[in-house]
Amino acid sequence: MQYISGFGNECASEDPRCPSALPEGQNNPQVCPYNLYAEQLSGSAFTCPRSTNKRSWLYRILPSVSHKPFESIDQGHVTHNWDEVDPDPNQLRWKPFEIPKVSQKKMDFVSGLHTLCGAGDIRSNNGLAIHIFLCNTSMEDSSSERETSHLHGVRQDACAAQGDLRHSDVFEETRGYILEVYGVHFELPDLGPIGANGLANPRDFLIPVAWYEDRQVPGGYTVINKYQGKLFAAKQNVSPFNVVAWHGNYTPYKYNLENFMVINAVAFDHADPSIFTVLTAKSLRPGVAIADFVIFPPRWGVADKTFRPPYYHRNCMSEFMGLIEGHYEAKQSGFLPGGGSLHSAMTPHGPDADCFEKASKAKLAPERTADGTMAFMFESSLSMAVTKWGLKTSNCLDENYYKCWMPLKSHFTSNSRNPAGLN
Ligand SMILES: O=C(O)Cc1cc(O)ccc1O
Ligand SMILES: [Fe+2]
Repeated sequence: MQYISGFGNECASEDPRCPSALPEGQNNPQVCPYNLYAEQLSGSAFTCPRSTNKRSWLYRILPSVSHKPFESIDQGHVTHNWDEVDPDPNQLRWKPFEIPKVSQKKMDFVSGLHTLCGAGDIRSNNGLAIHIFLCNTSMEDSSSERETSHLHGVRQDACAAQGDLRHSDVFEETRGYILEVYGVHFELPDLGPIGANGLANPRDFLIPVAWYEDRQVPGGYTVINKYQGKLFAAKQNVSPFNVVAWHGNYTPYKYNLENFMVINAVAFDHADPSIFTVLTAKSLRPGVAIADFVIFPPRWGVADKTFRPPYYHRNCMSEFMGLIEGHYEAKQSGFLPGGGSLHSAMTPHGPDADCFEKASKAKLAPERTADGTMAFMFESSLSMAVTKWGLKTSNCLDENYYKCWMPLKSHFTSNSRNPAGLN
């Protein structure tokens, strides 16, 4: 599999089986090279400023419109109804979401989608949804695979599928987290005084090159479409992966989280987790995100005279956290790979009692934090609601989560400011 490197670039790609498939000097020749159809895919309004304008030109064997009508299909556990259950202001945590055994229930990428929480309105393009996918079988002749090319993601790859592209299949037993933002695109965060380099570097984002198949599908190829939050399917006679060449800046991409250049406090105090932002989907309010994608990668902890784990806090933003592997620094147990937690707007949270006791007494030598761990957070300015699947059907809600803070005890010494003799 081949990729072009760079974030948000204007790229051009041709399947090597059809050299010079891209028209020269224009987008719409009367007849395209190789008799292909030209199709523009617009990811922004035509009139968006150049810096935010996104579109690609696809040169394909048949245009996307060559399909029979879409019909509604079983919605499974996909929803965008944020009123399924009453609001719950508690700290929520989920045990690892279980992937069903293929012998019990076949689940592909679409039937394996489970909406966990979200907020906002899909029709007005303002909001987000967090889905968990749990699958044990591939989609075969139905797509969601990548329409223009192969994008191959493994364990620590964050993959971005643009909403309007036919996208990704999943093979074998797979579990993952999906952050869907309505109506906005992810950007690299501004770096301010950090300078021109650091955090997620643009060249580590990889865009798959053009690849096509010219394949008739006897029984019809099923294209599944998530439209206004609901699932629909349509049949077509040919594989939709028939884009021979494309150019533009509206593409899928992937990013290996291990490439993140971590910045952290090297003198004292605990910096806010915004220093770990990989990508941000901005709202119209300056500095306020529909969703930030933040990671907590392995790094050195060196801060002097500091309580090094995350501080206790209440946040007007909502924090969904997941764990890809390892142990999260604020909770050595209970928060497990493949599980999740939600601390929605203003829900108090922080290190569990065990972590507080240990970190308050720890000798502050330089220490590796989170080796072998990759935790992440989807942080949103919207107050997220949980679905019925999340609260009940999944059977993964950890009813005992609150107990991790119950042993916290008062250490208040009203008659002595510094009993431990610390500076
Ligand atoms: O709640 C969490 O664990 C995420 C988090 C981590 C951190 O280092 C500071 C603030 C914060 O919300
Ligand atoms: Fe937090």
